Amino acid sequence: MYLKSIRFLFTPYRTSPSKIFCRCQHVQTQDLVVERVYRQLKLGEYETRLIRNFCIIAHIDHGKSTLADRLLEITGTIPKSKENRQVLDKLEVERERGITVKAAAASMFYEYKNEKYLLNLIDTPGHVDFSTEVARSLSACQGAILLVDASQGIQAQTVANFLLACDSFLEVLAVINKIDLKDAKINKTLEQITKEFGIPNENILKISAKHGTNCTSILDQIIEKLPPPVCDRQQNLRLLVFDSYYESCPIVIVAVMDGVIRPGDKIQSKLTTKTYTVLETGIFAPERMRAEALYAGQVGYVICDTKISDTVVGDTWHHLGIDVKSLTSFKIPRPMVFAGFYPIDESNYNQFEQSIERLSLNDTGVRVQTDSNPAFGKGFRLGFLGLLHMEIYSQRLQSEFGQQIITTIPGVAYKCKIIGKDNIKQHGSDLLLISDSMKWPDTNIIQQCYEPMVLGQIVSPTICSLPLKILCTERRGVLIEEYSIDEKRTLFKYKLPLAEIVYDFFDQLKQITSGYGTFDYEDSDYEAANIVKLKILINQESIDELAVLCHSARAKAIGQDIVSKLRENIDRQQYKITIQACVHSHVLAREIIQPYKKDVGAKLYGGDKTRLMKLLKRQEEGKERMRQIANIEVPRQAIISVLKRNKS
Ligand SMILES: Nc1nc2c(ncn2[C@@H]2O[C@H](COP(=O)(O)OP(=O)(O)OP(=O)(O)O)[C@@H](O)[C@H]2O)c(=O)[nH]1
Repeated sequence: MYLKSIRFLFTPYRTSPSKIFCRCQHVQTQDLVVERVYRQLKLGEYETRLIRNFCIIAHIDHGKSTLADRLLEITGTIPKSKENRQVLDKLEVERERGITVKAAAASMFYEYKNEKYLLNLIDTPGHVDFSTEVARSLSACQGAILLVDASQGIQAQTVANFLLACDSFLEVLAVINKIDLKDAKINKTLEQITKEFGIPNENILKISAKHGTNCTSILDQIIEKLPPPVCDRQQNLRLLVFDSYYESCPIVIVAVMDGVIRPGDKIQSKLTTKTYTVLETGIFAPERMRAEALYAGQVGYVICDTKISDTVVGDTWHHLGIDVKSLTSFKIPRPMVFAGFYPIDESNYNQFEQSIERLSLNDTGVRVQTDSNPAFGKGFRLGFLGLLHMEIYSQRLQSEFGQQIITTIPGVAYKCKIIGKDNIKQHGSDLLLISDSMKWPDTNIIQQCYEPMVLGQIVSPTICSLPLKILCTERRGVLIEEYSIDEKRTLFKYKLPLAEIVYDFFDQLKQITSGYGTFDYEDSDYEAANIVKLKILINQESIDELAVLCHSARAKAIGQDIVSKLRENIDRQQYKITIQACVHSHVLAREIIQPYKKDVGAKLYGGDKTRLMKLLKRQEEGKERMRQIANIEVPRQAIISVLKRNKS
């Protein structure tokens, strides 16, 4: 045996070795034949009564990932070490920013009252922009641990996540975390949880995830208080596809609702009717670990001969030829914020497209549509759940896929009711959903426009109420409700136009409340609004890609911002340049660049012809990067300066 070349594919399994059998396989790797040892689990002996599927939910930074570390350590899934810091936050962007953006599953084995349990934990993100991750995770669980930071008490996302868990009929275990902090207000937090969620005091655990205090009792409570999955292994196979990612092939994360799935099985998608062969099944512990099968009630992964585009999150998979009823899927929220994404180097489009496809497999909250733009060429118009979501997506595209990208100003999708039989026929409907200004119809056929609204919930120190109300009024918000949570904090409910919060609303809120304010919002349908198309003209010719859709009240300020940016970025040329921002025929902002003829040969003496030719050639090359608008050369950089995300 080639002992030196044995490679362990997975992290060693730290519970009973009796559950492991090893299988050897020869694999050709470049010129080397190495022996791979697969550790393969047998999960069949974990009857459904011995399984608990639960997630940890909380407001941002209340300690979900830290608690997950402790639970993984106590169960021996990972070795105990001071180095264990949010081990389930595996993405580079999560490590860099210290926030969870992807739900991550991990299976643990835990002995309680002489029986071995299989606990499947899903760590979820806290930020509202990743609520799809939470909603999806809940669909695979029967219980949830609701974590509340003892120094901060209940926050906006605590309430939102509690309601989500209740809507999914999950049993909720309330836990107060960070009791070690000097400013921990344990009794007050207990009171809040009881008052807000109706959970009795004696049922609320008090822990320090950082130091491990009382964390073992959480595991006992999970077994005692959370229900096992209700499913049937004798029934026909039904799998809920609840996540996927790409790692040299698509890895599909599933919850087995009924039956058993094994490598070699032929399965079919209920949604696409496509069929596949199962190549591998397994669990995350927390790395991928093969299992000889996955049984009803268990959460794990499946590798099939699928293509990336085949996996639809929310789909039901079943054995080929054995039809079953679709599982109730979870609701994927509609995107709120849209932006154009283009490769900096247009010749890199194919690779860019592949990266978008792979990343979107792992981010079901994003909506993808191909797009093209006169300045940037081919690209995509992407829909996100919020600004942080968009920021994280573009960072992942750059760090995980090495893509150099240009993103445009984020905007929202407006609805537009149009008139005229022919127009309706041409557009295919009388109510258009438009996020791209280039697709905005002619004003004379628009009957009414509508803008997306949100119901915002702000928890703020009471002392900051006045500036907060001024901010919301400036953003066209309408106060719905206001009440004090305790003597120091007030909760405000505002109806706000989504377009008014996509730029910097949250930053302003943080500034006003010195970081103590929290904001959470939910979609609140559309309302009639005076939406206009703000056109940008250079010497009377419109630059289509710079047109902006906005509320008429904001058009002037946005117009002024854009024309002054263009003014800064366009050099003087042979002709006078007039830059205008207009709505219909009304000019709202104007800048003028006076003419100047650049003579590249001016500094040359005598007959240095070669040098002159070189300079002319360089100037010619420069022109290739220009965009010709009304005989004026507009550098690509000028257009990028406007299109790049900037506060207006
Ligand atoms: N003092 C103290 N700090 C804690 C405790 N639990 C977590 N923390 C700290 O709180 C911060 C946030 O912890 P995380 O585990 O990343 O919080 P999270 O809820 O997973 O964060 P998101 O997933 O981004 O919402 C980290 O700096 C932790 O070290 C605790 O019990 N005591």
